[in-house]
Amino acid sequence: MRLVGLTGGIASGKSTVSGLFKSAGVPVVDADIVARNVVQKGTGGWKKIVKTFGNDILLENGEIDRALLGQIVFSDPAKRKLLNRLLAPHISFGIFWEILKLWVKGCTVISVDIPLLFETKMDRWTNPVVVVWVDPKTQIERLMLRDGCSEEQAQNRISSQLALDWKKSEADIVINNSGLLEDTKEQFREVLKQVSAPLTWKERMRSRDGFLSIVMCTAAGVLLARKNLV
Ligand SMILES: CC(C)(COP(=O)(O)OP(=O)(O)OC[C@H]1O[C@@H](n2cnc3c(N)ncnc32)[C@H](O)[C@@H]1O)[C@@H](O)C(=O)NCCC(=O)NCCS
Ligand SMILES: Nc1ncnc2c1ncn2[C@@H]1O[C@H](COP(=O)(O)OP(=O)(O)OP(=O)(O)O)[C@@H](O)[C@H]1O
Repeated sequence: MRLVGLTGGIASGKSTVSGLFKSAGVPVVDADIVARNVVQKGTGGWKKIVKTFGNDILLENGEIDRALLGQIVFSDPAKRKLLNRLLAPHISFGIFWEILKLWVKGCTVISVDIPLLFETKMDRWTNPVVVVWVDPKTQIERLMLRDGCSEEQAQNRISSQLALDWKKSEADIVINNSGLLEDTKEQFREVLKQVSAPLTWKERMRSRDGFLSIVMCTAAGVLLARKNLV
């Protein structure tokens, strides 16, 4: 199995690129969706947030007020780190679970879209790492436009992540999403060729069918050895 790490900065275009992966038939595990699911009303993540941030963090229907929680954590690094610590085990498990489900189905190439891939050191488990890069001016403009936030709020969110230029320097593959969507699609075609290249020997062993072959060969070997001993 090949786990393609897809990351970048906030509003750099990860979801746009993960949409291209999906259209090309490559399944995507989206960490933002996992992070949303693990804080739904009544879950372990939800309970931890309510215990830490109080009932004021809830909407009338009992769900987390994401806008309010966002305002709090993106303007206070200590609270953001606390939230990260509370949710990290739930998010990691959720991502692992989604990957496992795709592995059981026999998927051999899976893209995992994780905004904080480097921050959480999950890049250790993915290869190649694709970084969606965008120039700083375009990033802030797109973020303000999409989320309807002020420049200060947008800057706070950007500053809460590792620098996008540093992520770019650590990438195996960079997609420059500063231009038109057509330019991004053009670059993506090359990326797709790279990530769809034949699996290495190790990747084949990690895929469901490779794993089952090892199990069956080992079982056959043990049975033969026992037969010879008798
Ligand atoms: C603070 C919350 C409630 C704000 O919710 P909101 O709906 O406004 O934003 P959303 O979840 O869609 O995230 C949008 C983007 O913000 C960035 N972001 C989210 N959480 C963080 C964080 N803890 N640190 C830095 N950037 C973050 C990511 O680039 C993400 O793609 C929410 O982001 C959250 O629960 N974050 C903590 C969980 C987390 O770490 N998520 C990232 C998955 S790896
Ligand atoms: N090449 C492009 N040209 C114009 N707009 C774009 C382009 N790529 C993305 N956008 C827009 O920029 C915004 C951010 O893109 P997207 O949501 O894909 O980023 P993201 O990295 O997934 O964000 P987040 O970190 O918040 O999840 C969206 O409104 C999207 O429609």
